[in-house]
Amino acid sequence: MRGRKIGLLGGSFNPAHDGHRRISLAAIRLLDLDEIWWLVSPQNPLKPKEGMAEFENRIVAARKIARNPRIKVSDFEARIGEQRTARTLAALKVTYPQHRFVWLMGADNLVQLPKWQQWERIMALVPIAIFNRPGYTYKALNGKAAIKYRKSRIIGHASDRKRRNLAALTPPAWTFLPETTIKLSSTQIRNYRDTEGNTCS
Ligand SMILES: Nc1ncnc2c1ncn2[C@@H]1O[C@H](COP(=O)(O)OP(=O)(O)OP(=O)(O)O)[C@@H](O)[C@H]1O
Ligand SMILES: O=C(O)c1ccc[n+]([C@@H]2O[C@H](COP(=O)([O-])O)[C@@H](O)[C@H]2O)c1
Repeated sequence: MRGRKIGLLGGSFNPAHDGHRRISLAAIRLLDLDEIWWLVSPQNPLKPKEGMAEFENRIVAARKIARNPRIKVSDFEARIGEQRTARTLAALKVTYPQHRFVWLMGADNLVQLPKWQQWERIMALVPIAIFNRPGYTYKALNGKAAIKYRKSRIIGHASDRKRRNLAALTPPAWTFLPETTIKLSSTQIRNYRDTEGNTCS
């Protein structure tokens, strides 16, 4: 199989929303990626189980939102029985040695990253792109992860070849993408459904 450049958007997708779709399309454009895989997490170890919709329902809803042949919704973590990103990434690299992966996440998760299991191993496994997210920009760019890895940050505009070619760089390498500012979140949708009296699944 031909090697491709793939952006990995890991998430709870509880539920998926148009923000996920918009950042995915932005990543394809800005980082010259071939595909985005939405890695639906069986259960984020740092989030409460209560209020987490059934895995299968989150997958089905994510497929409806993705609506693009270059965005693939994946149950890889459920299939290998994994919830920890470091181990998922290691498994993906072994399973698909022909592909180049970039880990994608919002600025809120860069703030949280030092709480993840083996977070420095994650930095060493794949290049990472961080999406701007309203309310988190300052905290993310001045947080523990950003400071510790400041020398590995690729700073550049959309036209910058090094940033565009992030997938080909040897990690640790990360960049911040200020191009999107999207207020949508799953929390908002869950809150709206609750006030409307609908169920969350
Ligand atoms: N509007 C957004 N802008 C930038 N990144 C986003 C946005 N929405 C989600 N993401 C990122 O997409 C990934 C998956 O997000 P997730 O499924 O947790 O959705 P969420 O909206 O952050 O959910 P919740 O509100 O329940 O925390 C995370 O890395 C998250 O930071
Ligand atoms: O590996 C960890 O310890 C870890 C801790 C918290 C979150 N993650 C991953 O971070 C991704 C984003 O999660 P979420 O819930 O913010 O969408 C998702 O793939 C989770 O599995 C991973």
